[in-house]
Amino acid sequence: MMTLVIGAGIAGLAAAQDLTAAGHKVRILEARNRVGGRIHTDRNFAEVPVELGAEFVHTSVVPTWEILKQAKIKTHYINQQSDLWIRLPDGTLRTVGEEVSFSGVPLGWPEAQGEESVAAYLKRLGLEVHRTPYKLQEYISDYGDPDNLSARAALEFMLDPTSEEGDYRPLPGYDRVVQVLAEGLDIELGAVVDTIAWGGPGVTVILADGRAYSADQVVITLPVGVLKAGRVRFVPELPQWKLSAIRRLGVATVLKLIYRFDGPILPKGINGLYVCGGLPDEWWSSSKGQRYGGEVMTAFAAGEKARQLLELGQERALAVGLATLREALGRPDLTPSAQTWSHWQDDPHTLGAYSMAVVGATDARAILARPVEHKLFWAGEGTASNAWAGTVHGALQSGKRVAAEVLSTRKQTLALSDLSQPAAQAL
Ligand SMILES: Cc1cc2nc3c(=O)[nH]c(=O)nc-3n(C[C@H](O)[C@H](O)[C@H](O)COP(=O)(O)OP(=O)(O)OC[C@H]3O[C@@H](n4cnc5c(N)ncnc54)[C@H](O)[C@@H]3O)c2cc1C
Repeated sequence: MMTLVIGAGIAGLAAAQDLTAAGHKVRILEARNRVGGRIHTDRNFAEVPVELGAEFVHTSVVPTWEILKQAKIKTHYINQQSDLWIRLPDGTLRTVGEEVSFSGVPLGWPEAQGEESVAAYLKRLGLEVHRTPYKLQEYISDYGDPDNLSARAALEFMLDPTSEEGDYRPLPGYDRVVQVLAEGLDIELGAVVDTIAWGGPGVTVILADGRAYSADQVVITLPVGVLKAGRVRFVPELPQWKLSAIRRLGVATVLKLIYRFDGPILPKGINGLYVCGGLPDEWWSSSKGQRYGGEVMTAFAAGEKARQLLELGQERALAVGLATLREALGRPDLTPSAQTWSHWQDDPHTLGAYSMAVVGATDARAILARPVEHKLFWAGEGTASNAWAGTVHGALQSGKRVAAEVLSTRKQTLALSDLSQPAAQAL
């Protein structure tokens, strides 16, 4: 039984590990010349690893945690209530816990029904974004665009019990998690998939350079941005229900501005800073917990704020970000020794940051996850639940889910062929 896995991000690696462990023959086809996809650690920018993609493990009860434990990967813990500052519009600095509610969901929130946006829902309740519980603020910060975000999908995130805890940053770099998962797998790098032909008895995958591979089934972990852009051709075309899910899902625009300073910036014990009204508004230290004399500060923007900064171009966006940080900390002298930005908008193998459940697409991720004719199986963060999508643990879990699906389909096929044996003999 041969399975081709498309994409060596965390979802593809997790799927391949579980299938290989169950005795399947698996080959991963990966377009880039590295594994990890949207987990990408830069080791040249500073003396400490710097994350251009995923940076935090959210909560300690998610599957990523198993890998951290197994590989003894140390983490730096961030308590969102006490370790983060919020800078209020009047310039006051408080801890987030002093200013923001960490309890449950807003009053009446479970009544969110039908398809309406987070912004419309909050307006109906008479709530301002910064007056809602932290989890919702976090959700809005991650995606931006509250006018487009589905309120029901946000509710699923808020009610998920695993999103209660703080954040952990893997100290040796997030790519250590990727290395653990990639160990022992058959991965072909630089293999850009162009066409997936699934009309025959099996599946044939044709690469951009013309090489072709055949398999009994494929596991597709292509990012939603890549699927939406039609970068990979399906022959015959995918069924309408699948195309509709891909069309309806959104993709978030996200930008990181990253600065290296030769001395400390935030006091000990403070890991980040939320600047009310700032461009960008979210800041954190990417080097706390390391033995390092300097400090790497990362600013994060999503949605409209990210688009504004992207339009300015790298140099001006970095200058605007630095001005925000200087003002927020009251330190006009702050000068970085290096600076860069990271976004995934025009990366041809991602085309956007992560999937987004916009209004009218609350069910789209679940539909994207469904197999097509027991030949095309689907994983990747965009197929995770609305509570876990757009994260490493969502992608990892989707890889495990899809491996179980492939294995159970195989079992059913074997059982059916066993059943047909006596009948065939009787004939
Ligand atoms: C800026 C940013 C910050 C983030 N921060 C966090 C965070 O702090 N915590 C968190 O949990 N999550 C975070 N995430 C989300 C997390 O990184 C992703 O959800 C997760 O890594 C996605 O994994 P995946 O396997 O689904 O997709 P990917 O990692 O994108 O893997 C898909 C793979 O498919 C490959 N591919 C694409 N096209 C082709 C093709 N034609 N042929 C062959 N291969 C192809 C790609 O190269 C890629 O390797 C962040 C994401 C971004 C962009």
